[in-house]
Amino acid sequence: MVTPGWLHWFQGPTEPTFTLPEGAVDAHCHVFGPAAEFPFAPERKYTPVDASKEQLFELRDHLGLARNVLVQATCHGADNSALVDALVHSDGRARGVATVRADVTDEELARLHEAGVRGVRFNFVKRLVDVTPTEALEQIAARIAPLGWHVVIYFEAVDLPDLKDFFASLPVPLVVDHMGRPDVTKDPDGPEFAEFLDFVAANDVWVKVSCPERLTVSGPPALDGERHAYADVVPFARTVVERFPDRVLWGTDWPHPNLEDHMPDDGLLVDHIPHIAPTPELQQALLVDNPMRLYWPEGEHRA
Ligand SMILES: O=C(O)c1cc(C(=O)O)oc(=O)c1
Repeated sequence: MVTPGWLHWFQGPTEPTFTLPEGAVDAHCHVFGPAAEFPFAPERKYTPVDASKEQLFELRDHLGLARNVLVQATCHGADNSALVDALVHSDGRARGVATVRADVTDEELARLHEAGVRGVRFNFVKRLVDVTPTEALEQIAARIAPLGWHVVIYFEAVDLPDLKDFFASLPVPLVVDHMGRPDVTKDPDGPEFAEFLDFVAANDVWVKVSCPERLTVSGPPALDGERHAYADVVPFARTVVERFPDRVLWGTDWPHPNLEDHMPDDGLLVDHIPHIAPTPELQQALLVDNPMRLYWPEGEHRA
């Protein structure tokens, strides 16, 4: 049974008025199931509505995006079958971030690489996963480093002080999900966000300036044609984009798991981009050059 109160993603998203640069990448999105083919993991914390690869690729084309980076969702645990299925049916237009356990075999890592996986995700958000001992995560990081992969980290801003030394010790580049989930009721020039910016500056860290719909407190939501949505998140995202133009990524986060307030119109999420990346140069870096460097370093040719 789907988790009670689960919001279905937005039906019939508008066509963006912002024209994405050619080759734009949605660097954070998910597939869920379909459960009949790819059952959800027993240890999951929620049961979503199915969100298939076909539906994801349709959204990609509708919004004017060229590529996707699929991130393993916690509802699938460490079973990457749905993710791999989407990657191998993407005609080379999707890459992935998997979840693996410390006992993953070299053969399995090679199979994931062949399918298009280029990173693993470590999740520290307590409502989504049970804690994984750092020892196991260190082992995983050591195993994936020779493959040239990175680690995607998802955590809440309040937990960064406890986690940052561990993060800095990992032998691979790091990619932070959803801007490290700042509390946007705080001052973007205040000490908490400064600590995050210092962490990024001091390490090999990339940042996804994604999920304004998740981080916002005062809105307004990206619905009903609103093209100035999530104004409270903008100063945070814009600071990161302008300070680290070569290390930022953007993604839809479709199909937006666990939102409780509203489902954004994904077309309007695209229209949000110029507020956080105001110049064509920043947009080209955020949407094309950076994700291509990280996920398609060999260039555009298809596998
Ligand atoms: O904040 C969330 O609920 C969330 C969950 C997941 C996941 O369950 O994998 O992924 C995300 O990017 C965000």
